[in-house]
Amino acid sequence: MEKMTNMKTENTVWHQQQVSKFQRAQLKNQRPCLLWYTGLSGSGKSTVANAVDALLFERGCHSYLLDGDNVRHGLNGDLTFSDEDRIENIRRISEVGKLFIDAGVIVSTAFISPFSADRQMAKKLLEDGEFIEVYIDTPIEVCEQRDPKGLYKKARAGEIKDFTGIDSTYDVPLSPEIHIKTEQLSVAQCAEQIVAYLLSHQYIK
Ligand SMILES: Nc1ncnc2c1ncn2[C@@H]1O[C@H](COP(=O)(O)OS(=O)(=O)O)[C@@H](OP(=O)(O)O)[C@H]1O
Ligand SMILES: Nc1ncnc2c1ncn2[C@@H]1O[C@H](COP(=O)(O)OP(=O)(O)O)[C@@H](O)[C@H]1O
Repeated sequence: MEKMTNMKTENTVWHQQQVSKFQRAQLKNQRPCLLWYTGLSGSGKSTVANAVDALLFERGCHSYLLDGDNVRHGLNGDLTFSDEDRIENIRRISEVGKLFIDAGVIVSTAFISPFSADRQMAKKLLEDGEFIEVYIDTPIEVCEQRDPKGLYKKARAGEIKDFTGIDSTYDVPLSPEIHIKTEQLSVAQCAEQIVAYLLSHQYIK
């Protein structure tokens, strides 16, 4: 894969842009970062990420949310839920996230991102402090009870194969920057915990 990428890029040259990431961030009065939400289907990634995005918008921050389901309808519409395609899904999202950071934006990604190696790869693409792993920690029993899209029911009935937590792996984050236990908190409390982190670490003012 790496060899192929090198072959494809060997005749291209990286252009240094005149306006720097730092200048773009300064204009927006914020420190760009990537809030990387990870968790099981139904854990609350989209719900919490949306609530945080709304709070940031209200505060006048420039933020954007890349949501799993939506991105899989467009950019990643060619990918399945095999391990190989999930890895490619996360690789593309990581690269898109990096572009948003270069534009000075606080970007959020809400993908299951089940493999810790891929989350590490996303972190390595960025500079120190730019990657913030947000573990949306909800036990599978609770996700299954919520089942907002009826997918667990289908997976248990064998209608969906390779479903995360059932017959496909989820690597629990071992040292996330932010750990949210949705069972014990309201959506608003979860969102406030994340905004508080951004404030205390001076990503926003
Ligand atoms: N087999 C299988 N396993 C898990 N999820 C499935 C599957 N098939 C479809 N879906 C729906 O796709 C959403 C997950 O897509 P992601 O791009 O976040 O997945 S991954 O990061 O590539 O693992 C996921 O959305 P969320 O519920 O928001 O997590 C599901 O709605
Ligand atoms: N504290 C909470 N945080 C997030 N979601 C919650 C919480 N409590 C209940 N929920 C519900 O759980 C479901 C989570 O669904 P969703 O956000 O689509 O999860 P995911 O994006 O991880 O698949 C929603 O129906 C939401 O209303």
